[in-house]
Amino acid sequence: MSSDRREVQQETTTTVDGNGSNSHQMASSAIVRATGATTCRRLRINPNNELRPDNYEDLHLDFPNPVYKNLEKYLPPDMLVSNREEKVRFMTDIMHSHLPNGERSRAQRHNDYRNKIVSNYQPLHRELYNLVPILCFVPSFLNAVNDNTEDSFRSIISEASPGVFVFDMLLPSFCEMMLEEIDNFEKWVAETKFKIMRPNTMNKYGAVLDDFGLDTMLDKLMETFIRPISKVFFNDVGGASLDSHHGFVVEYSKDRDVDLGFHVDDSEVTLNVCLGNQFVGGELFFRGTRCEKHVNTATKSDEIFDYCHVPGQAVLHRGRHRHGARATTSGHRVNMLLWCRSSAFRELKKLQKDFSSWCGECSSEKKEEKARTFDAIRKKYVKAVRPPQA
Ligand SMILES: O=C(O)CCC(=O)C(=O)O
Ligand SMILES: [Fe+2]
Repeated sequence: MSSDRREVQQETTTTVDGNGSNSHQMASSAIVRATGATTCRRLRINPNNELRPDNYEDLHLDFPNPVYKNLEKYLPPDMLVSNREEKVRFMTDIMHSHLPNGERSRAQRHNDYRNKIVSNYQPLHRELYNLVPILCFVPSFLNAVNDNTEDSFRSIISEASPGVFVFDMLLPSFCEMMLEEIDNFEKWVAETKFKIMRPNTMNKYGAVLDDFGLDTMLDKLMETFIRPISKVFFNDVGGASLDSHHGFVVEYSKDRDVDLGFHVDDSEVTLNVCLGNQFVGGELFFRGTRCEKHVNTATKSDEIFDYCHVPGQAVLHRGRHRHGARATTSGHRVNMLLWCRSSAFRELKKLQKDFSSWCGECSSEKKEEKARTFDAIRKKYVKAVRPPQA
């Protein structure tokens, strides 16, 4: 079925949910609850903002590294002199104890699953597992991020359509290494008959990069490279406070997934980079950004945008930007995706109803409301100044 027909037939937009992603989402909300229960756990009530948190990313973690970094500010003073392993154990116990039963065992199962993979799978390119910027990125991208100004980002990024940012990002040699690593992983999966979880509810092929050891590298990618850019272009959806991610690859060809239906991502900001190979088709189609309430409202003509993938080139968009991928009609296409989330934005969102800064429909409703108010005032004013009839 072509994605065109799918978009029309399938009138509703699907929210794609990542398998491993839920544990991250849960971890982000757990920190709120954990810090709320500070007194009984001997955590501080107020954060110690003077503290320079330890770096935990080289340790084996049940929750994302940024969660530990944030929670460390609440550790009691006697705990701060402990070594990193003890602090991690203490914080992990707190977070697990605040998860509802079902979630706790889910998180535990997912953790066991990851441990099993990481302790058995032999990586092909170990250099991929620790982000070395000059081995990954094209010089223009590196320079722009080093400068870290809106001007420097604008000099390399083009806004192909409102809210869709495109830029050259990955070196061909890095793409090649990633493709080989994914191949190697898939081979290991086939040989060992290991049952892996697929990236999300809509992809039957592809792999979760976080599950086979690339989580630390992707943390760095988000914190050092994607968050500064998102702070400039997606501040209205928590771009400055991205603190967890779900990283995966999707694969398309005649004998794998062919296309991807119309959906929104479970992310605030999505990075989508094409790794290659030779392929025809596979264009991304965008149809405007919507909040939950308006996700199935009609597309306006200026929201229609199609993008052709180019190996090494990245597309950055809000997770709520409705999109899908057309059929890859020949060859093999592999893309790397990083769904970046902000726990702070998700908490704030629960208290809000108006998302007119990024939802196309909220924005139209607000404009119409303004026009109606203006019209009512104008009518009242005209009536008031009209001279009495003779
Ligand atoms: O195939 C693509 O490039 C799009 C993938 C995507 O949108 C997703 O996995 O959420
Ligand atoms: Fe998507």
